[in-house]
Amino acid sequence: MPIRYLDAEAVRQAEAATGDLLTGGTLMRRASAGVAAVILRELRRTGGCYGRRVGIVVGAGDNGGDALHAGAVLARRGVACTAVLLAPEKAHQGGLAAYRNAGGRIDDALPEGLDLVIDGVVGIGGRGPLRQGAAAVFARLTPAESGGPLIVSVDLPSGVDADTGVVHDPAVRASITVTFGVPRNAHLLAAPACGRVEVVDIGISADAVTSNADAAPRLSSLTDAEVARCWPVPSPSDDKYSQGVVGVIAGSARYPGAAILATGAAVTATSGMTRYVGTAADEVVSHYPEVVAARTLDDVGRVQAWVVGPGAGTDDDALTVLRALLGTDLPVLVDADGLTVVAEHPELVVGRTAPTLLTPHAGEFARLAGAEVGADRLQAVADLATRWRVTVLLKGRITLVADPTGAVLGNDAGGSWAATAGAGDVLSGIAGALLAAGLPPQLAGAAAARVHAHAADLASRGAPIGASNLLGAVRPAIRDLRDTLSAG
Ligand SMILES: NC(=O)C1=CN([C@@H]2O[C@H](COP(=O)(O)OP(=O)(O)OC[C@H]3O[C@@H](n4cnc5c(N)ncnc54)[C@H](O)[C@@H]3O)[C@@H](O)[C@H]2O)[C@@H](O)CC1
Ligand SMILES: [K+]
Repeated sequence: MPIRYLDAEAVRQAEAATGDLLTGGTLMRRASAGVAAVILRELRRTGGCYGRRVGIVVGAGDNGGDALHAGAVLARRGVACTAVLLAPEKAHQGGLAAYRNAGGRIDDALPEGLDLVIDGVVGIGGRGPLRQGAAAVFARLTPAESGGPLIVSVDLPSGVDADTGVVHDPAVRASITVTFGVPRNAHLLAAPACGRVEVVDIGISADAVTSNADAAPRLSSLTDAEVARCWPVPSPSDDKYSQGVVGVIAGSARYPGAAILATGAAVTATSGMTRYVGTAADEVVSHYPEVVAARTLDDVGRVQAWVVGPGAGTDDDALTVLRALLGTDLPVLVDADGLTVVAEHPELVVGRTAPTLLTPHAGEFARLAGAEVGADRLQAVADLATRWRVTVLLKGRITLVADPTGAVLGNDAGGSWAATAGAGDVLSGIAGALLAAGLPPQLAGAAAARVHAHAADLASRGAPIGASNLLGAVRPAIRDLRDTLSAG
């Protein structure tokens, strides 16, 4: 099953479905015990618990209650805890009593020399940026990467919106985020602000959330094993045609780069056959002799899916080609220049019944949608996909792939080395090869994004890369993912 993420409203539904567990305080006890367990493990890993120094920043709601209860557990284990209450009169009463009983200190400011700070300012009830008091406390801390305390956020880094993942300014930047039962949208959408996310089981389930067709977009992500399992593997009876032939229309004699990268990626991603159509045919074949190339659509053999657009121009000829391809009932991936043409002629794709995958970056998305992506990327991509009834892959550090029902698969690249010229052409080639192999467009896009991100990571290892390096690492990336199946 893909990993499901919930918005704040859905989290509250899932909590409410536990009845007595919520009202009797059991959920909070479990949640705070989970926070304490993660922190104790971290302290033990870095030298032990006794005498270690932990600060706790406590807001006005239950998030602060979690932090105080966790502080009580830590204090009993000999950890020297100091809490700052941002709104003393509203601090969670039960949590405060437990914390005081365990010997926890309360002060107006955090002391120097802390090992770790618990961010219990706000969780799913938070709105907007950190308010002044909390902002001042966190501003005084030395960042963890410069030797300052580790920051552990309870549920969410405060100042990060649970539903949209918008990282307000200021917001907490966590080393670790401990959440409860089911991850929230922000744990994927704002992954860089969350650090490592630990999901503690408190006995709630996403299954308890009532689905509502008009509700907010549903966000999930694939596990590595799911990506590996969907990757096409030739069976004993397969031949070069039966695994899916992908046709690539990209680049030109003058600008062959996009043609080479997109076609090379298609060659590398699956063992099906790759055709190329365009004026860069000679350059493509000189790089990849296995590609069957033609100069025009009239000369090309059959394919099971098309990739069209990268570096393919935006003139009348490009429009004619797009009209021809999108008029078939084959799966088509449209990228780059192709998207510029589609933005002018949405009728080419809107409501198309054959699988259609559009792969814009933010600028191309704005041209397609007629408005900037804005802060709420999840809603924006789901809106365009449902409005046009196509699958839309919005590129970025967090890639979002929305299907025509508004369900979204997200992928955190885990780094941004893939933000380099030509990397998008590689993504198109990978996703197009998966379409040709018969994967539905959302799965093709999300699986391609995962392999692309892993390839960037493998190629980079902390140093800048070009798209050719990324392409060269696609095969090891697929191998790594497939290895997770035998490892599991
Ligand atoms: N309901 C439950 O049984 C459970 C709740 N849990 C915790 O409870 C949290 C939700 O608690 P609440 O609904 O009380 O909400 P929060 O504690 O997330 O925040 C609400 C409070 O913060 C204030 N606030 C909002 N935005 C702010 C900002 N930008 N700066 C400063 N203050 C701000 C609000 O005025 C309100 O007083 C979860 O995130 C989780 O940590 C967990 O203990 C699991 C069980
Ligand atoms: K928090």
